[in-house]
Amino acid sequence: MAAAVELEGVNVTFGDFVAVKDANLTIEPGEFFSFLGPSGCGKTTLLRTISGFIEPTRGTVRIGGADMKGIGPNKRPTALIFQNLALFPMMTVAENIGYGLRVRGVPRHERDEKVKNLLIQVALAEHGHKKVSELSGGQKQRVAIARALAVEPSVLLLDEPLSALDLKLRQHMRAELRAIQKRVGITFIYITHDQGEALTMSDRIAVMNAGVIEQVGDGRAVYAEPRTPFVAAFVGENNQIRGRITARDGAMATLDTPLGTLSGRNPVALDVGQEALLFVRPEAMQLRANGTTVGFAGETLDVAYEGSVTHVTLRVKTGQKVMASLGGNPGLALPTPGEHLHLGFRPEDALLLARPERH
Ligand SMILES: Nc1ncnc2c1ncn2[C@@H]1O[C@H](COP(=O)(O)OP(=O)(O)OP(=O)(O)O)[C@@H](O)[C@H]1O
Repeated sequence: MAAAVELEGVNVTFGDFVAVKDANLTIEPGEFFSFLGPSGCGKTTLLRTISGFIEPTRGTVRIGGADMKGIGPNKRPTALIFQNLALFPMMTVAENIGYGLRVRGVPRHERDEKVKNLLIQVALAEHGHKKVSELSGGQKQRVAIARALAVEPSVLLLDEPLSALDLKLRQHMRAELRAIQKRVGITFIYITHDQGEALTMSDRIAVMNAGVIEQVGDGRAVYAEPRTPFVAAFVGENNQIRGRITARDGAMATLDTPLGTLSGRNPVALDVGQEALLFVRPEAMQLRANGTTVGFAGETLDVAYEGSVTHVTLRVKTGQKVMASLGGNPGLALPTPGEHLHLGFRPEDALLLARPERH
């Protein structure tokens, strides 16, 4: 089967400004694929390029194997759901869902049948007669999805569709969106700046920074095996410590830092003498007494007890803050602010990456 979407050397520039740089990517049929990155990194531009609202300055977009050059948005097998949903408030739910079919001249009985099925798929079977203005935020989301699905796109593009919802509903809708996608089986391409959203819903994620796709992988790969400092810092919390590589030993390396000698995994094969960043997640930190081999000391600034986990902020001698999320060992004596504390980590839980020049 042809890939759902292929990007080959896609560049989008606005005047001198490069909004998307050399995007190369294959999205498989039936995948839930997310673009994750901070505001302004080019996510929306890329989505609009796939849907046909923007022509790439250079490169090729293929959908279902076919080159989309010169093919307008309404001729592509895609549907786009915007942040604001753009539903018709005075129409009923059923009329909203059937709108695209009516415009295309689909006969009434066929339309009604289709709308009925879609209402079931998005769990709104009892709500077809209601006005959109009578629905909750989550229900409106589902109407927008059903309306987009009505015209049978092979790819559904979603531009931060949950960002207007409150936190609780947003979390609930993550599971719902994922379930709807699995049920209908078509490719979803989702853009978000919220890493929790991307991690919980996606089969794979492309992490973007300043127009560049820095890494593509499943949630675990981008969280546990980041390949660039940007990905390590953007996806989840991470402590980062600068230094210079002093020794290599197999998959590991040792770093000379202002906080002493620290070790970590060396997946990108940094060499002795190279400037590097050591990344260690707060949850990989332990109280030094636990037999860890590397670590540092500092003054406890803040202790936030959450039951299953306690978040500790330490100020180390360089003035840098280091975060530790200590596991909920019931016997754990909690540090107190002002206390001098030793924290450590297992070198296998830390990651060394090349320090970018602008760092
Ligand atoms: N039509 C345009 N003309 C000029 N610059 C543009 C245009 N559209 C987007 N840009 C610029 O391209 C960059 C990427 O914008 P884009 O909307 O793709 O970012 P984004 O990652 O979707 O951000 P957000 O999450 O804030 O929507 C931004 O710096 C933006 O100012």
